[in-house]
Amino acid sequence: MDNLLLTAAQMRALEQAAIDSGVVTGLELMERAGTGAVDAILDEWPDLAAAPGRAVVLCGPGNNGGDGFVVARVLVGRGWDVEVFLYGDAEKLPPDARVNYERWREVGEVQTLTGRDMDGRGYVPDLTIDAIFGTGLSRTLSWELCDAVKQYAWTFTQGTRVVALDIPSGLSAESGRRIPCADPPEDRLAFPTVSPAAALAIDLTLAFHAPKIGHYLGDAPADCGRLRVVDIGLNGGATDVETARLVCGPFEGVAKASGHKYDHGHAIVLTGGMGLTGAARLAARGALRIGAGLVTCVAPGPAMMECAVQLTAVMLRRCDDAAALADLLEDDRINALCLGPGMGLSDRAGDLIDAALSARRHIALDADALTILAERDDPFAMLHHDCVLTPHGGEFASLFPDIAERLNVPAMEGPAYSKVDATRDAADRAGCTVLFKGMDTVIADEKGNARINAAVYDRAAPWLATAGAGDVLAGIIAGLLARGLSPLDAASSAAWLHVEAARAFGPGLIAEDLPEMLPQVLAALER
Ligand SMILES: NC(=O)C1=CN([C@@H]2O[C@H](COP(=O)(O)OP(=O)(O)OC[C@H]3O[C@@H](n4cnc5c(N)ncnc54)[C@H](O)[C@@H]3O)[C@@H](O)[C@H]2O)[C@@H](O)CC1
Ligand SMILES: [K+]
Repeated sequence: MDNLLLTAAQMRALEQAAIDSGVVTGLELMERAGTGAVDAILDEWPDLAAAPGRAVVLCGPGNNGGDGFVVARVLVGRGWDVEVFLYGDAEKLPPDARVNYERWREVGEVQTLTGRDMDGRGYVPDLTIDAIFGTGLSRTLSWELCDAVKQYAWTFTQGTRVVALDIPSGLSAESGRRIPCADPPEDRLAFPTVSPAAALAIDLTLAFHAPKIGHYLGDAPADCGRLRVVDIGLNGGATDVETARLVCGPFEGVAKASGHKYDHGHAIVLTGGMGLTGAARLAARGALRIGAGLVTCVAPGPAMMECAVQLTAVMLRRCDDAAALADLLEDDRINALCLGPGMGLSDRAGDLIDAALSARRHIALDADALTILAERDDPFAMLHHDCVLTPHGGEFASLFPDIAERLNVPAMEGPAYSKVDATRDAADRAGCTVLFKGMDTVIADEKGNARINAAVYDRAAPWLATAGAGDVLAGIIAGLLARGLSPLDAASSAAWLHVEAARAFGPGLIAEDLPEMLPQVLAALER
């Protein structure tokens, strides 16, 4: 249950393949993009469809600008007043954009997009179209452009609808992050530069053919407004190399479970010491609610009573040290473990991790387990294909400092290094599945598969930022591992279910609520 996301290069290859096959020309695709965009805009805002208004179209030097010229012409055809501004040299427009520039010139003027020209319009447009850059943005933005767009935005976009064609100008279609603007000249140092993607306060982004990876990562969800896909009649999304998929539901068999409890595995969750068992108990509850047949909290002696008074359906076993854990794991019906939540950073915890990893079961490693690993000379020496690491940003940076650093450097040129790239590189190094948390959670395995579970746009779940939510996620992963899902499917499904549980509960959510919402989320999947 997932959708293919494209990189800019894959989108170009798809277009080129369609053009080369002779079924469509680039000009036809551009016409479909522009007319499709106008249809989507008027569908989005019926008041704009009811009475033609005034629009400003900001065009750039590539084919995204070409789409802008089509939109301008189509709007005029529908009775709108339209002003067009161009950033760049009309003589240097690529061929299809140039044709549409000429067609527009038969209808109206093209003004230069500079700060000075943006003053004194004398009216506020009903609609602003951002067609400056699409998937071809490839280097730092000039200060002049950023300044012109900022001045325009501050003066004219208050209270008007702003629509980005394909992707907000200034965002990388790969990383979803804002490409930096050049520094201002000496005499303008007091005026901060702002990315056009942010300055324009975009209400609606119209992605052509398919969403790009960058639409779901980094700054994009904040900068895109709403995201809609405009069909331009290209068939399918097949590409030679799959880069990432969007998780749109849990994977095969998560909702439907039948058979004996022992058919659904036995997950164990290791607790911390006395006073530190809450996180593990939350994880255990998540594992049980997602359908592991049996779930046992495994606690050291002093923490037994604390766990006993809190647990009912979740079972409890005493385990004081690594030797005891190794004994426990002689039972091969125990097929999944959750390690880390509330576990502490003691030597004992480190020994337990080693015992668990040596036993070669499916293991979700979270929180303290990740911190312990990160402090080792070779954090990944004992990891294997059946492990899932669930770092948040800080834990990721401790485990993979060089990858995190590369991710944090803003892209100055070429395709940006994205969170998908970073997670895939991390999974390759760790030799197992890595779930890199965030609103744009990325899950990758050591074979190079990558998925994004995005809690953004109409799946936003801000309440999920609550203490203990991550512990429940680790538990859900362990529960799905116990049920026999692959590490990649277990982590992806858990991330999706976790967000759905939060959305089903809504404001006021605390971590305890997450496992209790799972039955409702699962029941909805059966319908
Ligand atoms: N190729 C096609 O047939 C179609 C393309 N489409 C549109 O075309 C877009 C991609 O077109 P392009 O590949 O021409 O890319 P863009 O339109 O995004 O821009 C590329 C141009 O901008 C320049 N550029 C890149 N970064 C710059 C910077 N920082 N400062 C100044 N100039 C910079 C490049 O040198 C190039 O001239 C898509 O996003 C989509 O909107 C759609 O019309 C559908 C059909
Ligand atoms: K754009």
